[in-house]
Amino acid sequence: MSLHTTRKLKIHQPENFEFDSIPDSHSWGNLHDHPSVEPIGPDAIPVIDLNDPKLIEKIGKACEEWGVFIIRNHGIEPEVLNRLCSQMHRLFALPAEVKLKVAKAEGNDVGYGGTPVSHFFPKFSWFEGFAIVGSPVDHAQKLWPDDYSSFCEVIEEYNKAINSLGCRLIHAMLLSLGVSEEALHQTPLGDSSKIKTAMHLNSYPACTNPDRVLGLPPHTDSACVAIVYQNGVSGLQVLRCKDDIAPTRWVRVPAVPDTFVVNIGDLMHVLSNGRFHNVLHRVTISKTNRLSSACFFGPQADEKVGPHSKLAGLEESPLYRPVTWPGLQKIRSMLHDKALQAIKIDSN
Ligand SMILES: C=C1C[C@]23C[C@H]1CC[C@H]2[C@@]12CCC[C@@](C)(C(=O)O1)[C@H]2[C@@H]3C(=O)O
Ligand SMILES: O=C(O)CCC(=O)C(=O)O
Ligand SMILES: [Fe+2]
Repeated sequence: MSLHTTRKLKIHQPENFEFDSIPDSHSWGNLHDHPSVEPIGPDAIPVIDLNDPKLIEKIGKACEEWGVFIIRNHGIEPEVLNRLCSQMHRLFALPAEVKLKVAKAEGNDVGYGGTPVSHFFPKFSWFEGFAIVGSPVDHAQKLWPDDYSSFCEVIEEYNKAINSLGCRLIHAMLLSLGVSEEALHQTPLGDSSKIKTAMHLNSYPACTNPDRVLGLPPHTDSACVAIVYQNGVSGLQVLRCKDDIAPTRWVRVPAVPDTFVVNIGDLMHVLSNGRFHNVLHRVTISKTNRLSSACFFGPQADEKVGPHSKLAGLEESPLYRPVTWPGLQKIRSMLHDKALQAIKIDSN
């Protein structure tokens, strides 16, 4: 594979260099801008049991104070996740030239490659990804001409399960904001058929010198909500801003068996009129290979999301102008982390 291709995709390709030596292109100099801390004491990331009688209240608090939380008792069978993991292994173990048959085309978000956010950073990510929206059948046929159906079946099974979980979480968040059950069904996120899902399968190869490389650079997700499954190996860190307890720090998100991590994205911050925290996060690398999946949930492409009228009414004025999900992604592709400022009402 040409270096040009990997450079364009901005992904890690181990066969391009010796595993032990980190090329300058992948060596980050500023990874310790803030200290990395363990999730203990006041930095313990909230863990929420979805069967908790106080679920709505707890979710609202976690979204406001953290923008990230861990969920247990989510109802997705471990076998579904095991099947997903074996297909992820199978996918990333393919030779680079096979994976490149389904490389993301310019301006297209599906297929194999890097992430849009990496283009704002001078260094490469220690990462390769595969993005799925809708059915992956066309890509799977190119990857495994003789046996593509098992991949598609597993993805479909996971998609169904994660979709209803995403829908449940979004509902709980809206209820916690004071939106009534009735009003909820009129929002662009009201039922699972209205919610759009994008699935990202991520692979972070092991590295003998993990302190100098980065899996994914710091970013917020543009979606309303992201549900991340980390397969037993941690790596995800969330930024906790300076408070009474400590200066700004990166808090490790533990990989607790049988749980998912839920992140609040930009659109939920907008919808909640700034109440919910769109958490900045990044992925670090370790000496162990790591696989994760991130599912992003948002409205259909033509639906605008603005501060909910329940929140931005007579007493509180709306902080943001409504945007569609693709509209926000476009602004982010130009303005990176200044995108929300650009749709802020008082700044214009
Ligand atoms: C549906 C999505 C969500 C995307 C864009 C598109 C496909 C790729 C997703 C991610 C995944 C990695 C972080 C992020 C910030 C990135 O660069 O690519 C995400 C981005 C977003 O949250 O906007
Ligand atoms: O791999 C992870 O834990 C998180 C991935 C992530 O943040 C993303 O795909 O947006
Ligand atoms: Fe993310």
